[in-house]
Amino acid sequence: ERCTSVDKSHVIPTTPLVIFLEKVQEAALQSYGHKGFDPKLYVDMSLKHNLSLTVEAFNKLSRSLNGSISAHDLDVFIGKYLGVVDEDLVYVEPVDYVAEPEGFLPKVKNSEVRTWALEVHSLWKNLSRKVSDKVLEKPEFYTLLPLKNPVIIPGSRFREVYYWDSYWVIRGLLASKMYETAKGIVTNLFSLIDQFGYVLNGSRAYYSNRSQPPVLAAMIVEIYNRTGDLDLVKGSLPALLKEYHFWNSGVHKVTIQDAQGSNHSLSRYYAMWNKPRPESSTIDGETASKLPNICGKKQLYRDLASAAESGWDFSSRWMRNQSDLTTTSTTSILPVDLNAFLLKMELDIAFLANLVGESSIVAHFTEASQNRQKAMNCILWNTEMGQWLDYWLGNSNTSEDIYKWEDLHQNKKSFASNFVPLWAELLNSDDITTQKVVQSLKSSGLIQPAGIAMTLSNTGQQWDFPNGWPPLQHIIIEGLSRSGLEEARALAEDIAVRWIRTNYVAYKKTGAMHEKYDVTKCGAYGGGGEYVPQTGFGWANGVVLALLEEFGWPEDLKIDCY
Ligand SMILES: OC[C@H]1O[C@H](O[C@H]2O[C@H](CO)[C@@H](O)[C@H](O)[C@H]2O)[C@H](O)[C@@H](O)[C@@H]1O
Repeated sequence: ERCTSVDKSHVIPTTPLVIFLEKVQEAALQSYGHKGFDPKLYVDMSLKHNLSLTVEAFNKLSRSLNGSISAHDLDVFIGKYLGVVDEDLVYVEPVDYVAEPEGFLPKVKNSEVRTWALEVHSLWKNLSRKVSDKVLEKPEFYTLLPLKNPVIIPGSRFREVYYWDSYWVIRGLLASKMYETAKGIVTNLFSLIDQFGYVLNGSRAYYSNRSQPPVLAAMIVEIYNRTGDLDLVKGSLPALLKEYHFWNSGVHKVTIQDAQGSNHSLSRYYAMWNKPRPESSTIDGETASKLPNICGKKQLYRDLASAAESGWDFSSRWMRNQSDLTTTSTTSILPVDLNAFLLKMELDIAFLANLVGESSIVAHFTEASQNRQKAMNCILWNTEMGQWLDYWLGNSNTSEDIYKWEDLHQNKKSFASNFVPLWAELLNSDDITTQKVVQSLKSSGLIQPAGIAMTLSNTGQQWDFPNGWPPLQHIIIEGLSRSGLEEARALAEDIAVRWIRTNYVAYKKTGAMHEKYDVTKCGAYGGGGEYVPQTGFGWANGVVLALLEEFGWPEDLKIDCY
């Protein structure tokens, strides 16, 4: 069957090792069954012998009539030929960790909260890793990518560095005064840009077909604000310029004509992949089996991987029919958050370039930010709702691939992402619009007893109601509090208190920090999606520490749920 050219092109091939481990993953599902099965475990395994010998041994395993290998035979094969996970990334004590850093969270006066914050701070030690020498010696035996400096992992099944998670990890490290660790993390990300042209979703070979929300420039700004390190700033610019190009060219770039006939450029998520995600290959295969033809399947695989690129995997936000994952159409959407992140990137690059006297870069990025601001206001802003809205791309009706704006194509549903432009300081000095956005957030239904819900649809997907995720809490809280409006700052503080409380109570109940929380109940962690809830957890820790640093906690404020 012939698919459109775009289905076939824009694919970055994966490695032979990943392809083989996907076969092991498939065999493991057949042999061990669905119960407790995590497909990612298999693509994180390493080789003990070279690949051809291993493949030969795997192909010789005896199979039953339906092609399955007995659980015993597979156990023996894995034990003999494959390395267990965690051998590739080994524990390392962070060089700048001290049990109680000087000047730690000065505004936290309540002793119970202070004790807990110090425990959260101590979790950096649990999550600190470095790439083992074995990976450096034989990279072809591992799916983990070599990185020079120590890393902080999110935790549990996420045994590698993640791109956008790293921003909130760094915010927490800065509150913990761990500047060297923070700098090491961004230097690692530069090396990925050097090699691939963009920061990968995560530091595994199977993540090389996509990125994640672009927040590297924001990391550099935060580190610079604390350390004044101009060498870091200077060294970051070539990487940031390369990353900027990635997001604003080729398949990521979309031209759209507004109602007045002016053309604008905005960006979308677009994974360079049209097969099942290797880390969830068996699951994607099952999802796509509901579709009748190969072209539809390829498009769905791309759209699922693109949802992973957005960081929102998965959500009704990307679906044409919210109860049907096969209708995920991420690449047909101009997302508010991606464009707000890119606007922030433009402003951040201009700020950084100014610090090191690169005036032509300053001029270029200041102009780019003005253009994007204009584009976002023409295409994504909705005055009646007081929100920016995701935009559904219809068919481009000109030969130059230019889409024509139509009011009906704005997605009128309220998502937490609709408020990300607050963080990009899009509203700087415009109090009337800020007020409108604050009212809109207040009446959106997204603010719940324990934080902000991602959407209002309860679909069972993990980026839907009733889940609230740490990055979006922080982005919206910080956006509100930096807007300069008294009412917005008060709302920011109110949400921060709810979020800190729920993290604290869940920690006391379960002994762990969680990747996501159920925002309808104070003290409850989140669920849904394709894997069991994870603990650890890099960005949850970072957000709590950053919020406690900003807002503090008075002596007499109760930390328990009401
Ligand atoms: O294995 C399934 C998916 O897992 C990751 O996504 C989730 O965890 C990440 C790490 O905390 C986080 O960045 C992301 O927002 C979460 O949805 C991974 O990033 C996906 O690519 C992967 O398919």
